[in-house]
Amino acid sequence: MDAVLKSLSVRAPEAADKRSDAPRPERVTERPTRQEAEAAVRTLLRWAGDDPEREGLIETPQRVVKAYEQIFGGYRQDADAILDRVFEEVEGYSDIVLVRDIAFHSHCEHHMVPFMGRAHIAYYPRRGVVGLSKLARVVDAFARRLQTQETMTAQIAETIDSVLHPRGVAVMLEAEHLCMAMRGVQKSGVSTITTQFTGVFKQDPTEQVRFLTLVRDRR
Ligand SMILES: Nc1nc2c(ncn2[C@@H]2O[C@H](COP(=O)(O)OP(=O)(O)OP(=O)(O)O)[C@@H](O)[C@H]2O)c(=O)[nH]1
Ligand SMILES: [Zn+2]
Repeated sequence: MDAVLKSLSVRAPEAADKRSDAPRPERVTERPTRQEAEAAVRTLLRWAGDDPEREGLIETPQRVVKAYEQIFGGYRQDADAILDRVFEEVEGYSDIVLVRDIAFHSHCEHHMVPFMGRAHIAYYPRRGVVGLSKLARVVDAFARRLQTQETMTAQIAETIDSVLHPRGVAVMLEAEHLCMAMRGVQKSGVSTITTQFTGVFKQDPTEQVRFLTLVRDRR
Protein backbone atom coordinates (compact mmCIF):
# COMPACT_ATOMS: atom_id res chain seq x y z
CA MET A 1 0.00 0.00 0.00
CA ASP A 2 1.28 3.35 -0.97
CA ALA A 3 2.64 5.53 1.84
CA VAL A 4 1.10 8.77 0.61
CA LEU A 5 -2.37 7.27 0.35
CA LYS A 6 -1.85 5.87 3.82
CA SER A 7 -0.77 9.21 5.26
CA LEU A 8 -3.88 10.85 3.82
CA SER A 9 -6.31 8.33 5.23
CA VAL A 10 -9.04 10.01 7.23
CA ARG A 11 -9.18 9.10 10.90
CA ALA A 12 -11.77 10.05 13.45
CA PRO A 13 -10.32 12.80 15.73
CA GLU A 14 -11.10 10.72 18.83
CA ALA A 15 -8.77 8.00 17.51
CA ALA A 16 -5.76 10.25 18.15
CA ASP A 17 -3.95 9.49 21.40
CA LYS A 18 -3.98 12.66 23.52
CA ARG A 19 -1.17 11.63 25.96
CA SER A 20 1.81 13.99 25.67
CA ASP A 21 4.33 11.11 25.82
CA ALA A 22 2.49 9.09 23.16
CA PRO A 23 4.01 8.64 19.70
CA ARG A 24 2.73 11.28 17.24
CA PRO A 25 -0.63 10.13 15.89
CA GLU A 26 -1.11 9.69 12.15
CA ARG A 27 -2.00 13.01 10.52
CA VAL A 28 -5.74 13.63 10.34
CA THR A 29 -6.75 14.97 6.95
CA GLU A 30 -10.43 15.63 6.35
CA ARG A 31 -11.25 16.21 2.69
CA PRO A 32 -13.19 19.49 2.41
CA THR A 33 -16.38 19.61 0.38
CA ARG A 34 -16.38 20.83 -3.21
CA GLN A 35 -18.24 23.99 -2.03
CA GLU A 36 -15.50 24.68 0.55
CA ALA A 37 -12.81 24.20 -2.11
CA GLU A 38 -14.62 26.59 -4.49
CA ALA A 39 -14.97 29.18 -1.69
CA ALA A 40 -11.20 28.92 -1.09
CA VAL A 41 -10.57 29.72 -4.77
CA ARG A 42 -12.85 32.79 -4.51
CA THR A 43 -10.80 33.94 -1.50
CA LEU A 44 -7.55 33.58 -3.46
CA LEU A 45 -9.03 35.49 -6.41
CA ARG A 46 -9.88 38.35 -4.03
CA TRP A 47 -6.39 38.08 -2.47
CA ALA A 48 -4.86 38.39 -5.97
CA GLY A 49 -6.81 41.63 -6.37
CA ASP A 50 -9.63 40.58 -8.66
CA ASP A 51 -13.42 40.38 -8.38
CA PRO A 52 -14.65 36.77 -8.31
CA GLU A 53 -18.17 37.97 -9.22
CA ARG A 54 -17.19 39.48 -12.57
CA GLU A 55 -18.39 37.60 -15.63
CA GLY A 56 -15.03 36.11 -16.66
CA LEU A 57 -14.34 34.73 -13.19
CA ILE A 58 -17.78 33.66 -12.06
CA GLU A 59 -17.28 30.00 -13.07
CA THR A 60 -13.55 29.95 -12.36
CA PRO A 61 -13.80 28.37 -8.88
CA GLN A 62 -15.71 25.38 -10.33
CA ARG A 63 -13.16 25.09 -13.16
CA VAL A 64 -10.21 25.26 -10.77
CA VAL A 65 -11.64 22.57 -8.50
CA LYS A 66 -12.33 20.37 -11.54
CA ALA A 67 -8.78 20.96 -12.78
CA TYR A 68 -7.39 20.08 -9.33
CA GLU A 69 -9.23 16.74 -9.47
CA GLN A 70 -7.11 15.88 -12.51
CA ILE A 71 -3.86 17.65 -11.59
CA PHE A 72 -3.86 16.12 -8.09
CA GLY A 73 -5.60 12.87 -9.01
CA GLY A 74 -2.50 10.92 -7.92
CA TYR A 75 -3.64 11.03 -4.29
CA ARG A 76 -6.47 8.70 -5.21
CA GLN A 77 -4.27 6.27 -7.14
CA ASP A 78 -2.51 3.22 -5.75
CA ALA A 79 0.78 3.17 -7.67
CA ASP A 80 1.52 -0.43 -6.64
CA ALA A 81 -1.72 -1.65 -8.23
CA ILE A 82 -0.69 -0.20 -11.62
CA LEU A 83 2.11 -2.78 -11.84
CA ASP A 84 0.09 -5.82 -10.85
CA ARG A 85 -0.01 -7.40 -14.35
CA VAL A 86 3.25 -9.10 -15.32
CA PHE A 87 3.86 -10.72 -18.73
CA GLU A 88 5.98 -13.80 -18.13
CA GLU A 89 6.08 -15.17 -21.71
CA VAL A 90 9.04 -13.18 -22.95
CA GLU A 91 11.33 -16.10 -23.94
CA GLY A 92 13.44 -15.58 -20.85
CA TYR A 93 14.23 -11.94 -21.70
CA SER A 94 16.11 -10.56 -18.73
CA ASP A 95 18.25 -7.74 -20.16
CA ILE A 96 17.62 -4.05 -19.59
CA VAL A 97 14.24 -2.47 -20.37
CA LEU A 98 14.55 1.31 -20.65
CA VAL A 99 11.64 3.67 -21.25
CA ARG A 100 12.89 7.18 -21.76
CA ASP A 101 11.41 10.63 -22.31
CA ILE A 102 8.21 10.09 -20.35
CA ALA A 103 6.84 13.63 -20.19
CA PHE A 104 5.34 14.63 -16.84
CA HIS A 105 3.81 17.67 -15.17
CA SER A 106 3.86 18.05 -11.41
CA HIS A 107 3.55 20.81 -8.80
CA CYS A 108 6.16 21.72 -6.22
CA GLU A 109 5.01 21.32 -2.66
CA HIS A 110 6.60 24.61 -1.60
CA HIS A 111 4.76 26.99 -3.93
CA MET A 112 2.14 24.82 -5.67
CA VAL A 113 3.65 26.00 -8.96
CA PRO A 114 4.28 23.54 -11.82
CA PHE A 115 7.51 21.76 -12.55
CA MET A 116 7.69 19.67 -15.68
CA GLY A 117 10.11 17.52 -17.56
CA ARG A 118 10.92 13.97 -18.54
CA ALA A 119 11.41 10.73 -16.69
CA HIS A 120 13.67 7.89 -17.80
CA ILE A 121 13.15 4.48 -16.21
CA ALA A 122 15.11 1.25 -16.59
CA TYR A 123 14.89 -2.11 -14.90
CA TYR A 124 16.36 -5.58 -15.24
CA PRO A 125 13.41 -8.00 -15.16
CA ARG A 126 13.62 -10.99 -12.89
CA ARG A 127 10.25 -12.67 -13.57
CA GLY A 128 8.58 -11.27 -16.69
CA VAL A 129 7.98 -7.69 -17.74
CA VAL A 130 5.28 -5.07 -17.21
CA GLY A 131 3.39 -3.20 -19.91
CA LEU A 132 5.47 -0.19 -20.97
CA SER A 133 2.56 2.21 -20.47
CA LYS A 134 2.36 1.11 -16.83
CA LEU A 135 5.72 2.72 -16.11
CA ALA A 136 4.39 6.00 -17.51
CA ARG A 137 1.25 5.55 -15.35
CA VAL A 138 3.41 5.15 -12.24
CA VAL A 139 5.17 8.41 -13.12
CA ASP A 140 1.79 10.17 -13.41
CA ALA A 141 0.48 8.67 -10.16
CA PHE A 142 3.30 10.43 -8.30
CA ALA A 143 3.51 13.53 -10.53
CA ARG A 144 -0.16 14.31 -9.86
CA ARG A 145 0.55 15.20 -6.24
CA LEU A 146 2.39 18.01 -4.50
CA GLN A 147 6.01 16.97 -4.82
CA THR A 148 9.67 17.61 -4.65
CA GLN A 149 11.60 16.20 -7.57
CA GLU A 150 13.75 14.14 -5.21
CA THR A 151 10.75 12.54 -3.48
CA MET A 152 9.07 11.74 -6.78
CA THR A 153 12.26 10.10 -8.12
CA ALA A 154 12.57 7.96 -5.00
CA GLN A 155 8.86 7.00 -4.99
CA ILE A 156 8.97 5.81 -8.62
CA ALA A 157 12.08 3.69 -8.00
CA GLU A 158 10.73 2.30 -4.72
CA THR A 159 7.38 1.31 -6.27
CA ILE A 160 8.98 -0.58 -9.18
CA ASP A 161 11.50 -2.19 -6.85
CA SER A 162 9.03 -3.35 -4.23
CA VAL A 163 6.33 -4.60 -6.63
CA LEU A 164 8.42 -6.24 -9.38
CA HIS A 165 11.52 -7.23 -7.37
CA PRO A 166 13.70 -6.69 -10.46
CA ARG A 167 17.49 -7.14 -10.40
CA GLY A 168 17.75 -3.36 -10.40
CA VAL A 169 15.89 -0.13 -11.12
CA ALA A 170 17.25 3.17 -12.42
CA VAL A 171 15.18 6.35 -12.49
CA MET A 172 16.26 9.74 -13.77
CA LEU A 173 14.10 12.87 -13.79
CA GLU A 174 15.02 16.05 -15.63
CA ALA A 175 12.76 19.00 -14.91
CA GLU A 176 12.34 22.75 -14.99
CA HIS A 177 10.73 24.32 -11.91
CA LEU A 178 8.55 27.32 -12.71
CA CYS A 179 8.87 28.49 -9.09
CA MET A 180 12.50 29.27 -10.03
CA ALA A 181 11.55 30.80 -13.40
CA MET A 182 8.37 32.85 -12.81
CA ARG A 183 9.07 34.11 -9.31
CA GLY A 184 11.77 34.24 -6.64
CA VAL A 185 15.21 33.97 -8.22
CA GLN A 186 13.65 34.17 -11.75
CA LYS A 187 16.08 31.92 -13.63
CA SER A 188 14.54 30.34 -16.75
CA GLY A 189 15.81 27.28 -18.59
CA VAL A 190 17.45 25.71 -15.53
CA SER A 191 17.26 21.91 -15.47
CA THR A 192 17.42 19.83 -12.34
CA ILE A 193 18.48 16.20 -12.69
CA THR A 194 17.77 13.58 -10.04
CA THR A 195 18.59 9.87 -10.09
CA GLN A 196 17.78 6.90 -7.90
CA PHE A 197 19.36 3.46 -8.35
CA THR A 198 18.58 0.13 -6.74
CA GLY A 199 20.04 -3.38 -7.08
CA VAL A 200 22.65 -3.86 -9.81
CA PHE A 201 22.41 -0.19 -10.80
CA LYS A 202 23.35 0.80 -7.27
CA GLN A 203 26.08 -1.81 -6.85
CA ASP A 204 27.76 -1.58 -10.26
CA PRO A 205 28.87 1.81 -11.66
CA THR A 206 29.15 0.30 -15.17
CA GLU A 207 25.37 -0.34 -15.03
CA GLN A 208 24.83 3.32 -14.19
CA VAL A 209 27.01 4.28 -17.17
CA ARG A 210 25.01 1.91 -19.43
CA PHE A 211 21.76 3.53 -18.24
CA LEU A 212 23.06 7.07 -18.73
CA THR A 213 24.47 6.18 -22.17
CA LEU A 214 21.15 4.72 -23.33
CA VAL A 215 19.27 7.77 -21.99
CA ARG A 216 21.62 10.16 -23.80
CA ASP A 217 22.13 8.18 -27.04
CA ARG A 218 19.79 9.89 -29.52
CA ARG A 219 20.76 7.95 -32.71
N1 LIG B 1 15.21 20.34 -3.33
C1 LIG B 1 14.13 20.84 -3.97
N2 LIG B 1 13.83 22.13 -3.83
C2 LIG B 1 12.75 22.60 -4.49
C3 LIG B 1 11.95 21.83 -5.31
N3 LIG B 1 10.98 22.60 -5.84
C4 LIG B 1 11.19 23.83 -5.34
N4 LIG B 1 12.27 23.84 -4.52
C5 LIG B 1 12.91 24.89 -3.73
O1 LIG B 1 12.29 25.00 -2.48
C6 LIG B 1 12.87 26.14 -1.85
C7 LIG B 1 11.91 26.76 -0.89
O2 LIG B 1 12.66 27.73 -0.22
P1 LIG B 1 12.10 28.76 0.86
O3 LIG B 1 13.23 29.65 1.27
O4 LIG B 1 11.39 28.00 1.93
O5 LIG B 1 11.00 29.53 0.04
P2 LIG B 1 11.11 30.88 -0.83
O6 LIG B 1 11.38 32.04 0.06
O7 LIG B 1 9.88 30.96 -1.66
O8 LIG B 1 12.41 30.58 -1.72
P3 LIG B 1 12.87 31.22 -3.12
O9 LIG B 1 12.34 30.31 -4.20
O10 LIG B 1 14.36 31.21 -3.07
O11 LIG B 1 12.27 32.58 -3.22
C8 LIG B 1 13.33 27.03 -3.01
O12 LIG B 1 14.74 27.08 -2.96
C9 LIG B 1 12.86 26.28 -4.27
O13 LIG B 1 13.76 26.45 -5.36
C10 LIG B 1 12.30 20.45 -5.45
O14 LIG B 1 11.65 19.66 -6.14
N5 LIG B 1 13.40 20.02 -4.76
ZN1 LIG C 1 8.45 25.73 -5.77
